[in-house]
Amino acid sequence: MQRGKFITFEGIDGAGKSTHIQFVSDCIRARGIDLVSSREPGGTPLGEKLRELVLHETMHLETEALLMFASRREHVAQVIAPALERGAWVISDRFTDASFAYQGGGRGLALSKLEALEQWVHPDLQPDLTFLFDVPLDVARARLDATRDLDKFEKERADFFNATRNEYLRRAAQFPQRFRVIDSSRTIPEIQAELRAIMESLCA
Ligand SMILES: Nc1ncnc2c1ncn2[C@@H]1O[C@H](COP(=O)(O)OP(=O)(O)OP(=O)(O)O)[C@@H](O)[C@H]1O
Ligand SMILES: Cc1cn([C@H]2C[C@H](O)[C@@H](COP(=O)(O)O)O2)c(=O)[nH]c1=O
Repeated sequence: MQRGKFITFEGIDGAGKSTHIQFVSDCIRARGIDLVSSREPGGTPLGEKLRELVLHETMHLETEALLMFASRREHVAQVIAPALERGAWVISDRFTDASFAYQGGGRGLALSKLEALEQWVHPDLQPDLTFLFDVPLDVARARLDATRDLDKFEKERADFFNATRNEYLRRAAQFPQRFRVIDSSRTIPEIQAELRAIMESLCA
């Protein structure tokens, strides 16, 4: 059995990644591929409980990082690894790049601590493809403000999000073989045309 592909979606809050997960999922399923779509923090019953805590409770920066990786450990063990092993593809709305961007870039946690957690929690697993939905902060904020009540992260200040975005872009430059940076300030149809082309080459 050929191992499935692992695809992650990243970007600052309001960048538009959730909007495009359905589109990419449809492209994959249309090819008859078994697909599991999940998210972080969350993706398992325990992970969803941790998500509630980490998105709404004030806590020490390192507690926040550890809870993100605790949720991830469960997600990898219960969902991601078994699906990939049976040949299914997995989409995750955020993965470890989000910890580097938010806890590392945004909050200033040493990247060496995040690297150690990554090595501990998933030493042999990396996404095959990471879509980074990149957008200026003012565009993302305007989209978010129009939609819902904001969680702990979404209420952060501009300098937090600028540092988060910069860390995402730094990682995209560090790992160009798996990252595709999508200019998410364009219209949804324009973005979908680019996503369709990328998926056609991946599914070929
Ligand atoms: N390219 C776009 N042009 C205009 N509006 C968009 C675009 N992409 C997304 N939106 C709208 O912006 C809002 C936020 O989009 P979405 O929920 O996909 O963002 P997100 O990155 O998943 O945010 P979060 O990480 O906070 O869940 C939604 O109302 C969506 O319809
Ligand atoms: C995985 C992960 C997530 N976060 C933050 C990023 C977002 O603000 C929230 C999740 O909300 P979404 O609407 O589902 O995108 O959590 C983080 O700070 N660190 C992480 O590792």
